[in-house]
Amino acid sequence: MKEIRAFSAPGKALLAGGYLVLDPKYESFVVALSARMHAVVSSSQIPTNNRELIVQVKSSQFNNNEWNYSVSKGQGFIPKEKDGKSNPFIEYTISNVCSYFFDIESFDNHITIEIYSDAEYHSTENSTIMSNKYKSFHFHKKNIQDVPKTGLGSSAGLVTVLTTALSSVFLKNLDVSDSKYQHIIHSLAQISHCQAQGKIGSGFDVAAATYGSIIYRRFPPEIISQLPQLSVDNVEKYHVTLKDTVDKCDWKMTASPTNLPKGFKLIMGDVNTGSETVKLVQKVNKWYADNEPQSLDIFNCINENNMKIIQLCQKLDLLSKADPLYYSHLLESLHNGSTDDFKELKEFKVAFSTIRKTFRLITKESGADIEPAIQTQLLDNCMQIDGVLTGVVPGAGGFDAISLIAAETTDIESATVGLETFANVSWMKLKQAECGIMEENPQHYLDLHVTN
Ligand SMILES: Nc1ncnc2c1ncn2[C@@H]1O[C@H](COP(=O)(O)OP(=O)(O)OP(=O)(O)O)[C@@H](O)[C@H]1O
Ligand SMILES: C[C@@](O)(CCOP(=O)(O)O)CC(=O)O
Repeated sequence: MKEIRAFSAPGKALLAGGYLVLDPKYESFVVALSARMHAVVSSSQIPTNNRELIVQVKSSQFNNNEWNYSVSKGQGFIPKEKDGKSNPFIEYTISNVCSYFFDIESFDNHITIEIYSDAEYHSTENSTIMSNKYKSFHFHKKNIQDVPKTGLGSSAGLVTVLTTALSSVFLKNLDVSDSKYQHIIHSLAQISHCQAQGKIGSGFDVAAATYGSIIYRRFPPEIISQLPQLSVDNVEKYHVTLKDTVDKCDWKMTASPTNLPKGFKLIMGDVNTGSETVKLVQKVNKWYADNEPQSLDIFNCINENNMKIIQLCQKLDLLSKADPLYYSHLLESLHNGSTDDFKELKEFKVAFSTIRKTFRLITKESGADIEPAIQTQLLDNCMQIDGVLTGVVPGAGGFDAISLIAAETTDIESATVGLETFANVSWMKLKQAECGIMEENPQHYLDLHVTN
């Protein structure tokens, strides 16, 4: 009998903690976003002579892209694509999930996974909308690698949701709301994502895809770098080390659930030019090494303000419950220009403006365009908009995007329509996600039809 299940995982914005999050000594503030990556998985058992798996991954939104893999222990769990096509994010995910679960006695060996990604992950130019009563997706004429990204972490979402979908074939009772399974999904997804990227980043994107909005402290990179290379000759060794890494190892990380305070929302503006994170990180690392110990003082100053933001979010949320009247005045102040009358809001703004000032200093000294002049101007203009409290360049910064924190009642579209100053920004239809990885109803992906 054919089993069908569906899952989805959110995108991310790193609001506080860019660069510092690469070091396990600092914590960061990651907001999970309502743009989600989805996987619908169906599986069945077909008769074979060996324990070979057939895994078909379809991403029909992108020029009907699909990858058809055969995977077996004999091939070292290295997937072989029928036509030699490659997608490292899919391949490393298949390898790790299969290697982790391969001692399970019986499992479905014919697996089909359909991937869907919400509109905000990619430029929607020249796309066709296909929808049903429940979902709506953009379909492109180009292959996945040729459609411009917006930087919401499509590969992290893909790897996390694919890890979950594949794991559900081996673990029929997989429950994504259970922390035991979340840990397995998170660990396998972090490992696969790092291997596919060819580097060990901080992993905040995979953590948000799994756990939702979080205060995040990264795992030590050695947890992943100590894994042997997966090859035909060391299948057993890889399996044992992988099992130990996922099941026994202390990842020494933090992913505590958090939220923007009640009555506030995150606004994301896509600036449509793009930056290269790897180059920015290299420049910042060089600047840091060349300027010690002052660079440490600068990072510590950013960190103090990051922590302040995390604490203020918690404080404001408590205040909304403890003193609703004061809190409603505080929210109103965002619309009547009196935010400085509320010390929590004043401190919030000061923390962000100090971080921005410090990022501008690093920009000047390192040559890494974290907050380039054009973004400074844009953010300063945004802060004049009715309802907007503050703003920042998220993640690595650069020319990609801006994030604003504003009253829930802010109508950014109307406030900026037709204004030359905001001509280069497209406001993304996004809000904070309600949760990390979640189970979806597979019926909700059926009968998608053209609607534009
Ligand atoms: N819907 C999808 N279907 C298949 N593969 C996908 C899909 N979305 C992303 N990918 C894979 O992820 C790759 C993009 O990953 P990359 O890490 O470069 O971008 P990103 O995660 O969106 O960016 P950022 O980390 O800056 O937010 C694509 O080239 C493709 O291999
Ligand atoms: C610079 C860095 O700290 C953040 C990159 O964030 P983003 O990809 O720009 O959202 C790198 C990382 O954390 O892996």
